Amino acid sequence: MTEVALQAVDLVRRIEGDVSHTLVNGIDLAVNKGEFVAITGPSGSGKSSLLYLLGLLDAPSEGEIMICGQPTSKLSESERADVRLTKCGFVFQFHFLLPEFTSLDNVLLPMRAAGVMAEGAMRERGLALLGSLGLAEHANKRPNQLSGGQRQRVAIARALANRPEIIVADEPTGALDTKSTEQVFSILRDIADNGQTVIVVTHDPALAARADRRVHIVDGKIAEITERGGAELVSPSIAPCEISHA
Ligand SMILES: Nc1ncnc2c1ncn2[C@@H]1O[C@H](COP(=O)(O)OP(=O)(O)OP(=O)(O)O)[C@@H](O)[C@H]1O
Repeated sequence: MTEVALQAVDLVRRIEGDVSHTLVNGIDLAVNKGEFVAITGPSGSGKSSLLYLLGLLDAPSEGEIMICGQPTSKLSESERADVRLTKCGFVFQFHFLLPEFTSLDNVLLPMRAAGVMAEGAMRERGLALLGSLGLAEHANKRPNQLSGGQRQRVAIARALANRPEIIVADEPTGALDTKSTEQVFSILRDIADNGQTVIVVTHDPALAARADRRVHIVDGKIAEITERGGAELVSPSIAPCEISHA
């Protein structure tokens, strides 16, 4: 049975000021467990704003986001932070690794924050994650001793640390060379193929083409949803999966 990992219902994000601005304007989207979704669209169309809502980094003005069936709109800030820490992993264009920490210590940070594993088990998992991303020999190096692609892979290992249901990535290959871009593509594809859910904002058509679905945003709304292989879905706002309200 298909399981929904994340569901957005009529999401709106408005910025109020002298002039009010609607960044996200009524988005409905359900993303299945293990699905790889690419969010595309012109610059300024609201892709990052949508992604931040989906990853609970920002709160919607209207609408609901359910993570693994759990509604999030009425959670307190600390409850939201807890869901973020345990259910979501983040990768950005810039790696945001702590410069004074080694790769391993950076990967251990989310596990330490969650506080559910013993030190030895955390280190074992951190080393295994780094090893799985081809970074075994770089575990004790600091970010300034690594290439851009290696730093981004450490950031991906950190995002995976707490076995999150959903990986949210904003232009993860935007600052990388072709070879590192290819590695990061493959890693994200593998993550989804192994059952975690991946949602990526990208301007890169090659990355979007490797996603299971491409959600094209224009003016804060879904303009088109395309399945891998090119078939455009009939309705832009309905995902082919069951909706869970558990
Ligand atoms: N906090 C804010 N206050 C006012 N306007 C904002 C704010 N955040 C974003 N915007 C505006 O909202 C629109 C959508 O921004 P967003 O970053 O989501 O677009 P994007 O599609 O990710 O763009 P890009 O591809 O260039 O990164 C843009 O016009 C942006 O300038």
